[in-house]
Amino acid sequence: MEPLFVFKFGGASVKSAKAIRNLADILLKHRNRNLVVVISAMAKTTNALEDILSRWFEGDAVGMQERVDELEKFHIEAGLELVDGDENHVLISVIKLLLEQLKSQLKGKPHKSYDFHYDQIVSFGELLSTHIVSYYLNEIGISNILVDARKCIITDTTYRDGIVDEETSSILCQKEFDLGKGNIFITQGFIGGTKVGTTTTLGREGSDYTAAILANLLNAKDVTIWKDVEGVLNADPKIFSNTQKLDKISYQEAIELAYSGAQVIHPKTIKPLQNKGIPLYVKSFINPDAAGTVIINNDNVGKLPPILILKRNQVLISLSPRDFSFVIEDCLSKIFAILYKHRVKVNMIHNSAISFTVCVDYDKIRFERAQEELKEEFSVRYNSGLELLTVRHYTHEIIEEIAKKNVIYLQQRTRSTARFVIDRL
Ligand SMILES: Nc1ncnc2c1ncn2[C@@H]1O[C@H](COP(=O)(O)OP(=O)(O)O)[C@@H](O)[C@H]1O
Ligand SMILES: N[C@@H](CC(=O)OP(=O)(O)O)C(=O)O
Repeated sequence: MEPLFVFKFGGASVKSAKAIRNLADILLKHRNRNLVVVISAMAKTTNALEDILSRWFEGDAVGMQERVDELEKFHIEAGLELVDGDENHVLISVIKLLLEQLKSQLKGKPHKSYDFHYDQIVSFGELLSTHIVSYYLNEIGISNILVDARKCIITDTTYRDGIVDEETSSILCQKEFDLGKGNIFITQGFIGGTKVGTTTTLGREGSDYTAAILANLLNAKDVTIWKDVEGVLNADPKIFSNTQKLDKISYQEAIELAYSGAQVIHPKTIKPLQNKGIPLYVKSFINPDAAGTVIINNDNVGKLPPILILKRNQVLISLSPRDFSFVIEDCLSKIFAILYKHRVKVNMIHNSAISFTVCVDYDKIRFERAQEELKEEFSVRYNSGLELLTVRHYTHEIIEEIAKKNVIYLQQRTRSTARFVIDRL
């Protein structure tokens, strides 16, 4: 049996008709391979859909309609550019049909939880992009099969953070990605479905994770995620200057980077690959022939330079029991149960005798819900708008520099990693 490869194209690589043409050029070079191609929503679409959803919940019908119109215009214009302005092309009808489905979901008032509606609405980003790419590729002679991820990436009902049922998904994926039917498959990243047919999502930026899950379930030879950077760098080039590309890193290092917030890889991506020893390539869709970075099962990848990861939008919460009791195990387990229940993502913790400090990602809805419940037993204080800076393989010069340029709220150091919750001066 010929090997199978998984490609993942993120929002930046499908951000416009021009970008989709570039994606097609890359696929053209690999068209004889068995390929599963995972695609995210066109750039900024997920944010736009989140905005539409918020307005729907707030009852801002006018604002919501304006945003829906913008989304419609954006996708139809991109579609038209790909089919030489042919308004009657099936590609345009398909976009219109999906947009009608989206609009019908937004009729009336929300009747279920925010998280449930989030997944039903926000998933349209990936549905639109994959239909556009699939129909366009067929149009230019790259025949492909469009697989609906909702039918084979089966999750539980944790809306916005679906947990994948690997056993059921494995059986369904073998069926959907049937190499007897064709060799190029297009599918959505980020989205899945429950056993009862409702749509779920796997967490923001979850398309990398979809690619990894599919690679694991289908025993792929390797995975390539195509980015607007030349590979994994030692810092985000949008924030830091003089970055350098890392040619090769271990799964362990990649997990540390992703977990600390390096946007280039989603934190859940590595485990499914590591479990089966599947290499992950991070390559540039702008310069597709360049080597990129390979992430492999190897602890011996040589000495790495200092790697900086900045995670924005952090809240540092300080909790003290209202009865002044010590912060010990039962109290800690209560705190974590509440944070877990509301899916608040914890990044760093620190405790003293009577207070517990936790640095978390700020998500308005989740944070407010958790705060409300925490207040029943704890006095809660917090600082928002902070940043979490992680330095892997740090040097003393770097640490001094950070101390000079920032107010440090909390810091922790191990032999390989230093972490700071900061506010920039
Ligand atoms: N260590 C890093 N190496 C490379 N890129 C990084 C790193 N940390 C953050 N990034 C950012 O990740 C971006 C690519 O990831 P992302 O925006 O999620 O891509 P996509 O949505 O297209 O998959 C880059 O444009 C870069 O700004
Ligand atoms: N579209 C989703 C999923 C995703 O992974 O996107 P990207 O590959 O562009 O990071 C998001 O923006 O969260």
